[in-house]
Amino acid sequence: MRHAYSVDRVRAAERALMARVPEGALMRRAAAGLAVVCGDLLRRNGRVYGSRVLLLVGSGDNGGDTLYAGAALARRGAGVRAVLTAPDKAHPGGRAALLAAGGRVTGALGDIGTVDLVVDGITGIGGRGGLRPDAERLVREATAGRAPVLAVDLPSGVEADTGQVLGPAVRADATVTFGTYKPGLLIDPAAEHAGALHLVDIGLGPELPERPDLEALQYADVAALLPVPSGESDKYRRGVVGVAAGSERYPGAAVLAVAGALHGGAGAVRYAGPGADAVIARFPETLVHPGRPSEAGRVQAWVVGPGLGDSSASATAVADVLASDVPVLVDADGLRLMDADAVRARTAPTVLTPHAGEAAALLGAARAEVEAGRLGAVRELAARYRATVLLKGSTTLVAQDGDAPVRVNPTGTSWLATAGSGDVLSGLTGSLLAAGLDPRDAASVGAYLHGLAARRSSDGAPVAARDVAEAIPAAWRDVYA
Ligand SMILES: NC(=O)C1=CN([C@@H]2O[C@H](COP(=O)(O)OP(=O)(O)OC[C@H]3O[C@@H](n4cnc5c(N)ncnc54)[C@H](OP(=O)(O)O)[C@@H]3O)[C@@H](O)[C@H]2O)[C@@H](O)CC1
Ligand SMILES: [K+]
Repeated sequence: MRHAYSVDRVRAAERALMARVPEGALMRRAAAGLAVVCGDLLRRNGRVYGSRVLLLVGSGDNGGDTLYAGAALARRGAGVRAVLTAPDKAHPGGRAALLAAGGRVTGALGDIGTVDLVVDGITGIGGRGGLRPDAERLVREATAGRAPVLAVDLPSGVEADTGQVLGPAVRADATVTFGTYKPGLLIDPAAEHAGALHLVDIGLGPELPERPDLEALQYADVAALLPVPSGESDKYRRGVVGVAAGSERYPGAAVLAVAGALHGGAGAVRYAGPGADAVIARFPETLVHPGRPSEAGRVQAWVVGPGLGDSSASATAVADVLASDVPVLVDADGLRLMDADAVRARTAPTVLTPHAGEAAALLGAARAEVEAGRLGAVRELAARYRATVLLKGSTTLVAQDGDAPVRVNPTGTSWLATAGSGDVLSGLTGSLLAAGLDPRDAASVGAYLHGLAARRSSDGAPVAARDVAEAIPAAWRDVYA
């Protein structure tokens, strides 16, 4: 599991640790780790000795880390030049160390044509509100060449706590972060600025609270959560997932949701609605019922919403499913048709799976607002609807009403922005719910497998939703291996 902590909690942990270690030790550890990654990057295209490194140095400790790392590189024979955004405020110890190691400190950028590496140490967790105009100009000019850009702790200009990007910000090829990930490194749009992530251990771990603000499942976490049938399982014990999706106008949504559901670990899929013929033609293993969900037979979880359209029968299907006493996943048209009070009144879990546009409608906000502030939006939705909310997007987030950490999905791919892929995710996640996963696990495991399936079936080319569904077993095997 990858964990991320908010700035306040990082600072509190830092204070506790500082009280136990010699002065300056943390910055030395951070700088040493940073210098190692700088060295690795330089060696990729040559060597450290004789290379040219440009440091962009702000007025806080982020600049201090950068200056000390620059000193280490200068001692190894690199030509290191630091441009200070505020010469009178730059970290005095770091500045002295760089000069003593033979590095140079300048106010002007000079020639960047020969630079091999740009290190961004303008702001870290102390930065607010996008880069200021002077810093922005410096970054624009310094990163115009071909040299890779390495950000220190965070790309300067992004919001550490929310993943928002409120103004101009550094676009890095890689980021070296200290002690723990920060939410902004894992959530778009900020995460897109960070590039490859390197975490440097500075001994902060024992000082951090047990519960992070954000967590990202890794292979092993997902493998441990996958529902695997025991020797005594039969199809009913493995769980039956009900799918209420599709309409005369959109029968394909029913087929795709069922395709996802068939691969999610439930023992059987029951389909209720007007797409029964289309479903059975494609998937004869499905139990179909052409009428309302409440008359379709017993299930352990329902998926409702994909392709329902706007008919009165669709509204009935949503109300029917919400009145059941099993976990329910509501997606797409279901999110529009559902009665908010009925959702809040449910005693069994509810999972809502909006994309940014649907989330905006549920919150009464603009879509752009949701996209810019995804973490706040998903938390707000979970609290307002007393539900588990999976907010789809380039970094899919899962939040639960209460104080559990928000989960961020690391397997997304932009190829998933394709018609019908959400229907597959709904079916898959509903199937995991029926198999007995708790709603937060079902949603985050569903998103993980779905992203992996898309990557596998895409392999760099466009994919159709059907391909994603078909690749779920391969993704499952990947995780399990
Ligand atoms: N926590 C830890 O465990 C450890 C932390 N460590 C390191 O310390 C870093 C945090 O250092 P920090 O607190 O000094 O803040 P930092 O990010 O350098 O920036 C603050 C300065 O930037 C300025 N500034 C602000 N906004 C700006 C903007 N938009 N555009 C331009 N400038 C802006 C603002 O200046 P002022 O307002 O004074 O003009 C302010 O003084 C952390 O990220 C990590 O690298 C490690 O050494 C080891 C352990
Ligand atoms: K930085």
